[in-house]
Amino acid sequence: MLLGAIADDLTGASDLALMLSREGMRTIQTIGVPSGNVDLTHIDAVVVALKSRTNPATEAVAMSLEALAWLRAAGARQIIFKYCSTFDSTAKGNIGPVTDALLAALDVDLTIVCPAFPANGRTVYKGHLFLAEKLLSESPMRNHPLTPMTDSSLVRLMAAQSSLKVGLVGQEIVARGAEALREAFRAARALGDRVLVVDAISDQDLRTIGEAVADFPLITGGSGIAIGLPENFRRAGLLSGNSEPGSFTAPRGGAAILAGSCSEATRGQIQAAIAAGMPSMRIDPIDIAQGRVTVGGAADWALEQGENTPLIYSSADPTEVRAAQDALGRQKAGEIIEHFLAETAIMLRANGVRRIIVAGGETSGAVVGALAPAALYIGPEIDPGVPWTLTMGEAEPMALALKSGNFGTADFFLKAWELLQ
Ligand SMILES: Nc1ncnc2c1ncn2[C@@H]1O[C@H](COP(=O)(O)OP(=O)(O)O)[C@@H](O)[C@H]1O
Ligand SMILES: O=C(O)[C@@H](O)C(=O)COP(=O)(O)O
Repeated sequence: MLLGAIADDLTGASDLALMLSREGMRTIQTIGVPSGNVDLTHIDAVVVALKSRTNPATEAVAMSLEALAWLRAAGARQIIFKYCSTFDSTAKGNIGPVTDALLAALDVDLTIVCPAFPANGRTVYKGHLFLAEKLLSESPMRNHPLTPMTDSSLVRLMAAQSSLKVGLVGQEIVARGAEALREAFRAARALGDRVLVVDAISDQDLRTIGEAVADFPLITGGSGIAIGLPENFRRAGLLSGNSEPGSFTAPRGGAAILAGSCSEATRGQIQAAIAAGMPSMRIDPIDIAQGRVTVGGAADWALEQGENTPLIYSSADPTEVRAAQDALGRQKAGEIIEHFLAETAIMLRANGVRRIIVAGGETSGAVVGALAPAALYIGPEIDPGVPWTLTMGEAEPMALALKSGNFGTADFFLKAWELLQ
C-alpha cells in the first residue's frame, strides 16, 4: 500500500478512489475504519470513507486520527485528507481542526489546501473557489441543507477554522512549474505559513501541484488534487506502469434509486428521470415524522414496479427544505430522511434488490452505513467523480453508485445502468 486517504463522506471517497484508479493505482474504499482484516494484496491505495463532514470538530478529529492510525499501520507512505470540492463545512467547520490534528499527528510543518476539480467545474483562483463561472458563495451551494457556503475565500474559510497560519500560492506560480512551486513552499515556510491554499484552474495545474508535493506526508483537497500523485510513485519505481482497473461483473437482481440530495444537479436528474417515465415516489420529512409514510410502504411500492427502476426521493427546493427545517430542525429533518432511505435500502436488499444508486453524500453515508459492507471495489466511471462500485466481503455483493449531489449529467439516473452487464 502506497497511498492512504481519509475522506469526510462516502460519495467523496468514491470520487477520490475513482481518480486514483483512473490514474493507475489499484484502489479500494473502506466503509469507516476497518475493524477486521482487509486483504491489501495488490492494493496501491486505500480510501477510508468516514461520515464526518457535518460532525462537531472533536468527533471529526477523533474519527480522522483513528483512520490515520489504521492507514499508517497498513503502510501508507502519504496521506490525503479529502473534503468536498465545494469545501462543504458547517459554521463550526471541521476541515481546519482535522487538518491541524493530522499535521500534528504526522509531525509535519506544512500542507496544502486545494479543492479544485476542473472536470466538474471547480477551480481555485486568487484563493477563491468557483463553481463553473460563479463564485462558491453565489452558486446553489449557498442553499445547501446542511452546509450552506456563503464565503468563497478559501484563505478566510481556512483561517477561521484552523489554528495555524494560512497562506496563498497563486496560479501564476503554479503555471511556472513544480520547481517554482517548491520554491514558493520554501518561502512560505520561512514566513511561518503552515497551511497553503494553492490555486488551480486546470488538470495541468493539479499535475504540477501533485509533482511538487511528492514529499509532503499530508495533502488536503478534493479528488482533483490526487490526479498527479500516482505519477510520483511511478517515477520512484513503486507503481507498475500498467495497473489497469480490474474487471467488474455486476450482480443480478432488482434496481432502485434513492435520492436524499437537494442539490441542483440531483433535482435536475430527478426531473429528467420522471419526464422519461421512471416511476417515482416523493417522500417528505414532515410526513415521515407524522407517520403518514412508512419504510414498509415505500419499499413495497418500489418492489411493485417490477422491471421499471423505481426512484424514491426527498429532494426538494430551498424553500421547501427551509419549511421542513423550520418545523423539525435542520439536523433532525436531515436525519429523518437519511434514516428512512437507509431502512428502505435494507428492506430492498432483503427482497432481492442488488443494484442501487444513492444520490447525496450524507445520504450515501447513511445508506451504506446501514448496508454495512466492509469495503467497495471501484468499477467503471459513470460521470466524472462517480464510479459504479461493488460491495466486498459479502456472500451476495451489490452494485452501488454513490452520486455526489452536484455531480452527473441530467440523464444520470437513466444512463448509469447501461454500464452494468
Ligand atoms: N426535503 C428535505 N427537507 C430537509 N432536509 C432534506 C430533505 N431532503 C433531504 N434532506 C437532507 O439534506 C441533506 C442532503 O445532504 P447530502 O445527502 O449530502 O446531499 P448532497 O450530496 O447534495 O450534499 C441530507 O441530510 C438529507 O437527509
Ligand atoms: O468533492 C466533491 O465534490 C465530492 O467528492 C463530494 O465530496 C461530494 O459531496 P456531496 O455533494 O455531499 O455528495
